[in-house]
Amino acid sequence: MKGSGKASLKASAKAGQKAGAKASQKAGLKAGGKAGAKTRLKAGGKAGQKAGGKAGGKAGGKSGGTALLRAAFTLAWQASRGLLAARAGIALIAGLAPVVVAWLTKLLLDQLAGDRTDAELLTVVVALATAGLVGALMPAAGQFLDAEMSRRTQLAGREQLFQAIGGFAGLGRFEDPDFQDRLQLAVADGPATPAQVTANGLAIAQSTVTITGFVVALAGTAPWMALVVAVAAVPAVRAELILSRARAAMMLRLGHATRRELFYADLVSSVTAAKEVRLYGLGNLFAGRMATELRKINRGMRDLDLRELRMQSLLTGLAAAVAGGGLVWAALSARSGSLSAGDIVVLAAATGGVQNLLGSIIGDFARTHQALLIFTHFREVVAAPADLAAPEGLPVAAAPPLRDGIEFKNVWFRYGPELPWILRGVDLTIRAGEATALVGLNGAGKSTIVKLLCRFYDPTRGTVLWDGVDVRRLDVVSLRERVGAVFQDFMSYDLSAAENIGLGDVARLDDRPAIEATAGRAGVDLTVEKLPYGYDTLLTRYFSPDDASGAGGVQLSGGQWQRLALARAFMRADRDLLILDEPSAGLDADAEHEVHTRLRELRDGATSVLISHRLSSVRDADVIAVLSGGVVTELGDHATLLAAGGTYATLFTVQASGYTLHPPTGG
Ligand SMILES: Nc1ncnc2c1ncn2[C@@H]1O[C@H](COP(=O)(O)OP(=O)(O)OP(=O)(O)O)[C@@H](O)[C@H]1O
Repeated sequence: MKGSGKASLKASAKAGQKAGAKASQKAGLKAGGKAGAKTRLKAGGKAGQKAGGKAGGKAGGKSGGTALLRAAFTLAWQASRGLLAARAGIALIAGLAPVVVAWLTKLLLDQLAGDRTDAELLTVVVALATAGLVGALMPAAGQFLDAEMSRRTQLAGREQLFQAIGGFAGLGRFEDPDFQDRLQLAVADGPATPAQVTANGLAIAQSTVTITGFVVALAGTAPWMALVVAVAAVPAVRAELILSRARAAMMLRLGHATRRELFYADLVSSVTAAKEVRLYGLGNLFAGRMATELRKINRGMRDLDLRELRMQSLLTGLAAAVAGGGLVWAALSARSGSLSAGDIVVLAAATGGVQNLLGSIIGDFARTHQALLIFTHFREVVAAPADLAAPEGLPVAAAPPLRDGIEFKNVWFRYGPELPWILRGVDLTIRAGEATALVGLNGAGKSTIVKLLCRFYDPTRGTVLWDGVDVRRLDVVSLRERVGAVFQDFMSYDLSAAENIGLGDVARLDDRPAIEATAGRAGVDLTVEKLPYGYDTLLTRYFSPDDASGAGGVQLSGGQWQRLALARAFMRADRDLLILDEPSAGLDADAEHEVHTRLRELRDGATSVLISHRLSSVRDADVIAVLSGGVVTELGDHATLLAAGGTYATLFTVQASGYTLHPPTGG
């Protein structure tokens, strides 16, 4: 299928005919729609700090740190066992090489000073050249293995992470700014961290091997020098650990600003926002806000860099004093004849080498620590508990076919403890085999009821019963298998037309006859057939097709996208519950009429929930429920509600009279 592989990998999506922003993972831009923009812009700076503090503390803890280290190594080991073993061998050889070179150099100098045979000299020279060659080859080989290990570990890490994210059954976590900060860090840098930790760990091991070799060599020549070098390292290690902790905490604190910066950058450059940004002249405003966030980030990083510079200067001074002192002593000793030329070579190599290696060990420690802090987020996302758990660990069963109906029993709901109640005790039965319509003003909570039906959230209080069984006791995947839906903020996938329809039933993604039949039912078949490549036409200008045809994708109109979304839902027309949340909002009058006629046929005998502000399209529903103030205020069929003369009757009359009156607004 043309372009499908590439596009599906990108999993890019944009909102339906609404001006929803492109679903950019980075910037936190979500499929447009009602709550999307609000949720993302709401996020406050506090959250980032909280997340930063929490994570910083955790990775800093000893037992937590060990567990994290183990987890990172385990992931790297599982992803690339053979490579890791080979890399450890290289680290050992590369660690020993400088010591062997220094020792052979000393031997050569001492032999030159003495009277050795040419053969003896040649042996040492060959050994020295070989050690030098091996030592020179190891870094390149190590680098190659590190890169390959990193690729494999990142792949394994990404698979683990995205499997975990895909396993979050509800929407709540995606709307929690704290969790978003964590998630963005985990997605951006998390999968790379196990390989970084492992590579740094091996680098530390390699340096330790070299230092041990040099300290042994130093201990033979100048034991007190070995001691001074070791003691001089203590403040350096301590300082670097403090710095790395500060660096990681700063990254977390700035995580929120970084997300906002990317958000504005994406708004300015995204094709979806391009129309409004240009028409309203928002480019400079958003670019300015982006720059403000970037300045904030830069200030934080600059402070940290300055602090680092001060500490590094002090430490370098200390290291130079130790190395310089050692050499002065060595020169004086050589003059007095207590050290040979070879001894001085070993001493110079050892003091310089140990100081350098301590520097790199400290750097590797700092990088490991920083990588572990990011890895904390990766782990917390991967190990996050199930978000829609059954009450008190009660057993969960597969959702059975719907026989009687779905009942909302005194359902209260709000999107967060700090947010207002949306539903305040909804009692409603959606009877099997009937069409139930939800009617109410903007913000009345109709889509919220739909989200509870799909179990994207659990009620804050009360229960939703599926044939008398609390939905929280039904396996959420099996429950959703029984539901087909068109959402108000439906998706338009940057994929082919066939895939845009087939995604409604992944098992039939390649079932072209079924897809074509479904397109016919949604009245979008003629539109698709007229496209340059029919059902294989890529519906985007965002990607180019994978093949060499050079054919660009096409963009559909809002109404055409909506019909395609309907077709996607119709792929599941045989399911137990069909939800249609404003299925015809973007259609012209003819199309709307046609779609509703088809929907009527489709709904006939099926269980459906229909939301529409066009009351003429819900009048033939078996039951119409009017939502107001978070409760169902009117319930009955069209004739009953009209006769009752309540809100429904008023709204219907207003619409029927061609909008000659202004209906009340609210929400
Ligand atoms: N994810 C969310 N987080 C926080 N508040 C939300 C979220 N989604 C919806 N809301 C709020 O819940 C209320 C009900 O929204 P809902 O979408 O259910 O209304 P609706 O009746 O479908 O409205 P409309 O007719 O405009 O589609 C609104 O005040 C809305 O701001």
